[in-house]
Amino acid sequence: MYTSRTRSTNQVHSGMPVPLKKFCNLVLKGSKLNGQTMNLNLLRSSPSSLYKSRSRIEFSAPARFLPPSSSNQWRSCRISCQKMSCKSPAPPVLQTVTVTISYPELIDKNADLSMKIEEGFGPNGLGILTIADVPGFSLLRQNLLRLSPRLASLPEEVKKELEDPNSRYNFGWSHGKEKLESGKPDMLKGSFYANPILDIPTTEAPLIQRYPSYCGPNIWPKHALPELEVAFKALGKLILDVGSMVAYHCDQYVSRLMKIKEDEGLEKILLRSRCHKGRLLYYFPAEKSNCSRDGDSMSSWCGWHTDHGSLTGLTCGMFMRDAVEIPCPDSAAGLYIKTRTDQIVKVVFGEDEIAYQIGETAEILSRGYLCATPHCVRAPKGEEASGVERSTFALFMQPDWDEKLNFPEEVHIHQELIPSNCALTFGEYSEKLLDKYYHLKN
Ligand SMILES: O=C(O)CCC(=O)C(=O)O
Ligand SMILES: [Fe+2]
Repeated sequence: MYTSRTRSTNQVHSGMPVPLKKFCNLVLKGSKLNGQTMNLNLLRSSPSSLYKSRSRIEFSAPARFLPPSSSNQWRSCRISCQKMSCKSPAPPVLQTVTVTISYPELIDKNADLSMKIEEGFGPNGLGILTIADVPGFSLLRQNLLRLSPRLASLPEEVKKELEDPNSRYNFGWSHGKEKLESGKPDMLKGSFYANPILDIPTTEAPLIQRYPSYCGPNIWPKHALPELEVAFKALGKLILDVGSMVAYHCDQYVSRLMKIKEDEGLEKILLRSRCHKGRLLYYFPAEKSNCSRDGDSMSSWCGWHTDHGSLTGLTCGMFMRDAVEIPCPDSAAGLYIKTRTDQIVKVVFGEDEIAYQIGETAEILSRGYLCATPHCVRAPKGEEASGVERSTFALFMQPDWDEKLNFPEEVHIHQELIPSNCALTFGEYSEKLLDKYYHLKN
């Protein structure tokens, strides 16, 4: 499917025009469905115009949930200025330590983690939080990420066998199918998509035809790289299990601020979904480094976007040269997010932590109490960056194609597509985005 992101983007999906508008001084917002980027017109010209609910929430939330003083303190003590190495004029960038919850705290259903969920995902939050000390995670991350350069260097004819144009490359191998903002194919990274939970989400032919990007079967390199399937499923399942517990605490936080009907919380929606999609990413080595890459230099490896699903689990990227792990030679390279106060922040988290970000669907369903996170990836620069590659894994946790999404009276994401107070399934909602932005309906 398309894992969505509303992208600002220096990328668009194959063949699509790229409406570029400035998001404040830098960010164009894009949308990504199942990890594939799609260009949308959704832009935050000002935080209050599009995201009306954010300011409304700030005023309507009970005092104990108003973070400003604590959040501001939190920000000022944890965010420090970082000098960027690029010579071209770059916006000020902050480096921060993300909000972290330890695994024992997370699995305690009686623990009150509302403040941390709010600091991470709320209207004044950073947009990301991490879970530390997850048993077994570090090894599963290493096992999978180390396979990424091996997959990317398989012979072209083998990778071709792993492609699935019918799903718009949302299963199996995808390289050069999305476009950069210049209109050129995005050759900077290759992706491998699969549903880590269900190899065959359904056998109903009409459904497979209607939602090929969700309902199709997985495509594994059974002969060329048999370890991939095992490693991908193991990591994907773990990130889903931990993410479900994050979703439980998100529900606890949101339910203090608005009524959530039985069975309509994020946790239950995600637990019954057949639509989760994992994406193993391989960023090809940066070329001799300069600042003249496609798009702005901040998003030189992956354009600005918000993910389209509900909750995205992310591993810390692994940098390698010739498939051997190395420390990244450019500390400015990696994941960036744009905060609610329009600051661009370099996200730093440990190899042994799982990061979670909010996607658009969670923002819509929680009426903005959970806020989607604009993010991008910056390539390393400088002489030493030559030959440096990056691998990472994202799990897009999304509602089932059949899941009814009750949209609020006032929709602030994709509002041009969503009639107010309507009830669409996630599959229908995704289709609307595809129809509008890809013009591919036949
Ligand atoms: O490479 C990363 O760290 C993030 C990738 C990402 O944002 C995505 O696939 O949607
Ligand atoms: Fe993303």
